[in-house]
Amino acid sequence: MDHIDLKDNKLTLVDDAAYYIPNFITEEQETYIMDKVNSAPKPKWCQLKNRRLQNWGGIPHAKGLIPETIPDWLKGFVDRVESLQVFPRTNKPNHVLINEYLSGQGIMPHLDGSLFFPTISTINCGSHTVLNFYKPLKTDIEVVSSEKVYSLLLQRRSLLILKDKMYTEYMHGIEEITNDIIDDKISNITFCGSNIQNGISLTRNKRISLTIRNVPRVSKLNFNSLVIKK
Ligand SMILES: O=C(O)CCC(=O)C(=O)O
Ligand SMILES: [Fe+2]
Repeated sequence: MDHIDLKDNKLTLVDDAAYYIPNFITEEQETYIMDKVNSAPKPKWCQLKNRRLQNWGGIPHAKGLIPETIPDWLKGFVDRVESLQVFPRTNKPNHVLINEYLSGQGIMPHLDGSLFFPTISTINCGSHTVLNFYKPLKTDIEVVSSEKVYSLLLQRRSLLILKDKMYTEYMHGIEEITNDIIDDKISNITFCGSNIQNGISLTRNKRISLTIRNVPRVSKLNFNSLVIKK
């Protein structure tokens, strides 16, 4: 893909700020990513109740990230996202979380929180999904419930960028369903191409997402340079 002007990809129907770039990667790159993810060694996977994940670049902790080198096959995609300049120079992406969802799997509404710099970029592979945004209803003591306010259709090969209030204020989540009915509540529908029309139903397949972001707190310990002395 040639030069991307983010201004052209800013979503105007949601709060600040979200950017959606269809076909950010090619079909060949999508297959390449999925092959690499699928062939990762078994211990690289972390199995959760309703999805599997891989951490690349280290595991984020409150005390800091113990950095691990991001392998070249993945670093190329991190560099391409970095070149869009959505991350400040002081907070370049240094971590990739890979999530795998089978059809019908999802993720509960949540905030990504303070471990990360408040900008995330997600490359979508294998299947579309619908990412919902919820406005937390806060009382003085707790978050009581949340109301769905936006939905975005994330197509295969697209890139999504969320920052500012879309990161800090709105929770995001994916419903545990196998089909998505597209309606005019999808805030990025005008970016999705002429096949995506009001009323159609899209069946989910296995989806792999790459969430590329910055963990500001990095420990001086470098996992790759830890040497076990005999
Ligand atoms: O798969 C996605 O696009 C969302 C993943 C996510 O929200 C997370 O891992 O925190
Ligand atoms: Fe998240």
